[in-house]
Amino acid sequence: MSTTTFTYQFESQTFTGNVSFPTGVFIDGKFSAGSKGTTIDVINPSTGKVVTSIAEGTPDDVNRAVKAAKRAFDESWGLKVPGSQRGKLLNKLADLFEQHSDELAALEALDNGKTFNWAKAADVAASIGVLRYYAGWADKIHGQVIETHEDNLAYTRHEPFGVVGQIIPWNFPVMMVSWKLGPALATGNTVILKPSEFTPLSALRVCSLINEAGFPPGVVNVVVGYGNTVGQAISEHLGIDKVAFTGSTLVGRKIMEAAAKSNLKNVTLELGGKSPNIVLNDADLDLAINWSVHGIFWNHGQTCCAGSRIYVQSGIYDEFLRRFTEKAKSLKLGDPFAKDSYQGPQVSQIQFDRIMGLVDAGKKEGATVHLGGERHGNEGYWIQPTIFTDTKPDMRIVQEEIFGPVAVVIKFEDEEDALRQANDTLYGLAAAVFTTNLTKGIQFAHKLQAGTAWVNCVNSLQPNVPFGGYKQSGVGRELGEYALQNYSNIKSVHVNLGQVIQF
Ligand SMILES: NC(=O)C1=CN([C@@H]2O[C@H](COP(=O)(O)OP(=O)(O)OC[C@H]3O[C@@H](n4cnc5c(N)ncnc54)[C@H](O)[C@@H]3O)[C@@H](O)[C@H]2O)C=CC1
Ligand code: BAL
Repeated sequence: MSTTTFTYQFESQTFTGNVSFPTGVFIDGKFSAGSKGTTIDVINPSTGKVVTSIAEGTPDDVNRAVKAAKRAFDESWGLKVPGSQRGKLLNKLADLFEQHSDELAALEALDNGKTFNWAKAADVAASIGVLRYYAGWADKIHGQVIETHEDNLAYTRHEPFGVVGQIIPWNFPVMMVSWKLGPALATGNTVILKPSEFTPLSALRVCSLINEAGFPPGVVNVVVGYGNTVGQAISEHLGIDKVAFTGSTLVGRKIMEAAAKSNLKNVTLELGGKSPNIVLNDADLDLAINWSVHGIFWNHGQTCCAGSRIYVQSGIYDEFLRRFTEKAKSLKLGDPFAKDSYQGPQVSQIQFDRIMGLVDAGKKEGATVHLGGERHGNEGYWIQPTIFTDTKPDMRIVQEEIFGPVAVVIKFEDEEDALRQANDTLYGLAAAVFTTNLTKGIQFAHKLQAGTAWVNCVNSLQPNVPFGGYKQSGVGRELGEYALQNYSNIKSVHVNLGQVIQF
């Protein structure tokens, strides 16, 4: 099979237009069929029907991509290219994202099922911000001169690793492209990116934008394929010096194991979460309810930092639950391309089954289904916004990441007890507290065991603020200046200015 072109006519309330771009494995600036000539079906989760088929990448394609990335690193990228030039290209890529933001948002809505409006306003807009942020860093990467003694000049250099592998999930397809490419390219690495097999369209569209921006061939290579083939090949490849992953804790563990068993490549992981959201008696209720609804139902609950465990203090519990439920009921489930839709379908049959399995577990374990708990509609992968009450701390729905529109609302009396329950999880990605007492809010933020603590908001992610997990939610930080460390090797240089060694 040779390179194919994906063509689709969108006609909807939010986007109308013809989108057409080449697909295939993208290696050395060119598209081609995968080495086996096989394909992967891309499904529209709103209907469960096939939208198109794209080339399936293979471990042989990963080998080819590594060769191209290594050559690009040695000849036309890395420290061969001034940071200002790397920044210029990243800015150009951001401009192209902006120019094509409708198209990128439409592709997200098509194969992920998120709404066009949110995809454009949040995912694509945030991606542009992240690319611009790292473009700004590209010529500001520097080490330190370290004073030792008069006869020694000691300094550090922040050097790129070389070829880095990046494996990303399906919940924020284009945003994860930007989180991964931004810091890796700013610091001078070349990349093999593996998008999720469920949501490859926006990443494949980005490949043409990479060429248009003027990145030398081989700097960015994109191989769509399955986790146990392409993902595994990246994790264990001897020619790859670092792997960055976003996805489940289960797969994060496998990646770390493969890295350890191969070349001990540097590993960063952004994994799952079961984030607590604590609402105190003195909270501004309107604010707390709106943010809490957004915290769990935005992106259909498929957010690693979703506020899925909502702890509400007894004095406001009844009113919170009543108004939280009303708000959840008012969320419009519908066509991701409709103007007023808030929630679309879950991404895949697998995720639908996984979420409904956990909902059933909640029912069987004796929790009360306060709202929802059933599928929505007759086709595709839609699930009603669901609220459980009367839970117990050891129930699966309280402990496990559901990654769907399912909240557990838990009453508490005592603040110390809320804190203890909030921290009673193997995860530590994010946590939130709602209170009008800012001193108390900050005290909670300091005691919550999470990489991000929000006071009076949730899901706030900024390009210049680091994000990542405590405990089994991850290793390393993305975003902000800290993410540059994920992609830099630090070299210490000592220059002897006259010290003589005597024997
Ligand atoms: N932290 C986050 O943002 C995400 C968390 N998840 C969690 O993971 C659960 C399962 O979702 P999945 O799609 O199965 O996530 P996953 O962790 O399997 O998939 C994420 C990426 O890893 C790749 N992958 C899978 N197996 C691999 C392997 N052995 N080696 C290397 N790469 C591999 C996949 O192809 C995909 O590109 C969700 O229900 C959710 O709880 C899923 C996606 C994103
Ligand atoms: N994985 C990055 C953002 C999120 O899922 O919340």
